[in-house]
Amino acid sequence: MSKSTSLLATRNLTIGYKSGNTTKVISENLNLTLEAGKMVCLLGPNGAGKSTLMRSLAGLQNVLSGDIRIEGELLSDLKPSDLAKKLSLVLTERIEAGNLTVQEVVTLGRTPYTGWLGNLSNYDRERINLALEATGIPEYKLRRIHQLSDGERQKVMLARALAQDTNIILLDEPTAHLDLPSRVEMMHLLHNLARKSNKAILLSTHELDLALQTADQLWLMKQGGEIATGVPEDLVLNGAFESAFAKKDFYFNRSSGTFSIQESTFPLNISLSGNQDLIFWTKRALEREEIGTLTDAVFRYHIDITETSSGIVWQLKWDENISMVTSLESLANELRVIKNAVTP
Ligand SMILES: Nc1ncnc2c1ncn2[C@@H]1O[C@H](COP(=O)(O)OP(=O)(O)OP(=O)(O)O)[C@@H](O)[C@H]1O
Repeated sequence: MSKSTSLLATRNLTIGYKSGNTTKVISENLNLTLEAGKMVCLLGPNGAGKSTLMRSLAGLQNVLSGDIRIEGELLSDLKPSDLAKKLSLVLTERIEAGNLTVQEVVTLGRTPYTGWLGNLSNYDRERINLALEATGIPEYKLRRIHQLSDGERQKVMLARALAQDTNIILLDEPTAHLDLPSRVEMMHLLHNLARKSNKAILLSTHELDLALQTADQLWLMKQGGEIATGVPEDLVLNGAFESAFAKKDFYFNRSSGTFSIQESTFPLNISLSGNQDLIFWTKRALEREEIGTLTDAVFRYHIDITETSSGIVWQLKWDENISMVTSLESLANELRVIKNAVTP
């Protein structure tokens, strides 16, 4: 078995803000490691301290105590020019790149090696082309940054970080402005990059479901700064995932991997049978109507869902009654009437 290589490690790290005599601790006593070849997602509710941690790890913000080691060296001992060869940071803020072309922005990633006025070597050009290819944007090379969509610009910033050729890449909410297919694409791209180039990638995100699917490890930051780490599935099964996002009347559904409104608060509960896809979407539609659903019981109100050659049929049975509908819209309309009748 190959031994994991730790590229970034914190020891008894406390992060936060100091202003005059007041100190605001965001998170304390952190012992975290980022390993080569792994993509780690940093998740947590708003205000938990994800950006503070990212900025601290990237050396943009002083830590309150403890230390951060980058490839074995203390971050505080590294000169900015040396750090830039080891760690790159991609921020979400809109990039003010003026009238620069994609190629020019990606070329800036080589600055730690060439200096501001440095000439590009063949090796530099090779790294720039590889970065453009890895992010799927070589055809945008000559386009100006302001002519790109937010998603395309996000890829350019990732390409610039790749051109910087560091073993560690930190990204603050890299999927923030992207549509769903681009979010999925970005997460898979980052995961593949970590695997293929043996880089350590840490990204903060609010994409819980995508992080659960693609991250090798999660860092779950609770309100108050405590961090639970581990493989996503372990954190789901041991309850850490749910407790990091604990909110009144919300619960985490372990079978679908999604958060829902607490079933016990629903005025009407219905049992469902049918295949899993049909149940999944029916559940979603009914929960929006505040109708709870269960699949491992038969309630007074029961829906059997079947897919026939002419479409999907929802058969609703209660007492001696049977009703059949062919869309979730019609089902919701029927159930709304029943719900109003049973709600005191
Ligand atoms: N410069 C600052 N001085 C003092 N407190 C700050 C400063 N910047 C942020 N904070 C506070 O630190 C806490 C953590 O903020 P941070 O931006 O790190 O959270 P986050 O998890 O990234 O949030 P979000 O998901 O909303 O982006 C918040 O309470 C915030 O108000």
